[in-house]
Amino acid sequence: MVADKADVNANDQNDKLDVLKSTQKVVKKALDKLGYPNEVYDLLKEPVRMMTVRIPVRMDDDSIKIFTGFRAQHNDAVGPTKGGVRFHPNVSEKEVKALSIWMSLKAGIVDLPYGGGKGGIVCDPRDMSFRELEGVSRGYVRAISQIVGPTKDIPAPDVFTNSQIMAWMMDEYSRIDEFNNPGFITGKPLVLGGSHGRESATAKGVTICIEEAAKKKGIQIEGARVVVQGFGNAGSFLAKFMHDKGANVVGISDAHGGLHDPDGLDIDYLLDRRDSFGTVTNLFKNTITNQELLELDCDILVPAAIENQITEENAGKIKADIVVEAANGPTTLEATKILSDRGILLVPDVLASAGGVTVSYFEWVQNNQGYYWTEEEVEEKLHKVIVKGFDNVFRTAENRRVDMRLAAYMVGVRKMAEASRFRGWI
Ligand SMILES: NC(=O)C1=CN([C@@H]2O[C@H](COP(=O)(O)OP(=O)(O)OC[C@H]3O[C@@H](n4cnc5c(N)ncnc54)[C@H](O)[C@@H]3O)[C@@H](O)[C@H]2O)C=CC1
Ligand SMILES: O=C(O)CCC(=O)C(=O)O
Repeated sequence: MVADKADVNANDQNDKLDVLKSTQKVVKKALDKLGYPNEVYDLLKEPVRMMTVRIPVRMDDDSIKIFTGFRAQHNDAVGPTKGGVRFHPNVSEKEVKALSIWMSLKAGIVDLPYGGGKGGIVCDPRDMSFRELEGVSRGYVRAISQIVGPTKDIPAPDVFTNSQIMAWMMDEYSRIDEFNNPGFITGKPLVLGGSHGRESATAKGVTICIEEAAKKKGIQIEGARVVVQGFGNAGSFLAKFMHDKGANVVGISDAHGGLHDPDGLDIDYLLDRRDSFGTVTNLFKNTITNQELLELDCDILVPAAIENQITEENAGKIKADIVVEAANGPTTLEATKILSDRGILLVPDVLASAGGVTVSYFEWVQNNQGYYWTEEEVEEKLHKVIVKGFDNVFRTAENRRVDMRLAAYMVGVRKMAEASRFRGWI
């Protein structure tokens, strides 16, 4: 039977948006460039462990709803796996697997003693009460408790999860373990052993990457025009940091749309009005679409929301000189090539968003030693780690004549490949 041309095109399009397939492609390229044999790719192309769980929760109307959750542990040769938990209606097994591989790469780039893990629950927290969210959070921990723990796999926040959810999860794990165990999870409230600086760490890391990229491009942050897609944990703190450094934040957005003002938006006002899910544009009339936002005239563009936002359809229309990926997976491989060929400096997700896991690591270290650092100490350590990661990736891109994403994968994959080899796995 001959496949219909329309079907072939649709499959081709689906493949391009398949974050797991795209990630595997670049992991393979990176390993080939580094001269590793195929067995290494065979090990690293999928998580070593993937758990699917069903979580029954009694809802406020007294019905029982069964939620589906996942936890992927990509590679634990270097150390315990680590990575956030996402609550979102579009969570899928493939997405969680890809996210766990990205976590391994982040840990490699910023040289943390971890492999990558990631979790997700298919749900929409925007439509759930506090009590229902607590039920899902505690149920998830009970369901995955056998494979997680402070020396096995350490969860953290991600899209639509926050320090309150981390607190419930930590409490549930501590009950199962029968002792207070703050090192089970990071991103906790300060009073439960959280670290100073974790809440804003992802945006701090992105800010440091923007500063380093701007130096390479000869752009002054003061007066630079910045556009940020997403106004949640990563995007809103970033907009604030850029605004405080004298940049002109000319566009921001959330899931409902975007706001644009060529003279600069009032970021403090928007921060004050946004809700806990990073929504603010619903309060305004003259909004633009997220696609229009990405194509705005600006110097620095920061996708800080979801995957597959910059594709081959719009990459040619991006006007920024620098694109820094605060979100995981916002740019497809085809778009990466278009941006790189156009001379746009792309700082890839696995480097740009590594500030969050870095401060999560600091939180875990502080929990393990029972001695807590000041905000200044955290910031200073984070700055050193991210600058070093940026330099390594930038130098690799230049020396090996590859784009920044491939360079980041080459830097990120090496440690887990070596650790897996020393352990005699491959
Ligand atoms: N929170 C963290 O520590 C880290 C987050 N990231 C990544 O940063 C990105 C954002 O995460 P957070 O800020 O934590 O999430 P969040 O839940 O705090 O905020 C998400 C933001 O994205 C917006 N959004 C959701 N769907 C959208 C859509 N279809 N179009 C446009 N905007 C949409 C929401 O309205 C909200 O403003 C994600 O890709 C996440 O994986 C990466 C590293 C660490
Ligand atoms: O803080 C962490 O451990 C993980 C953060 C995370 O999920 C991410 O970087 O995507």
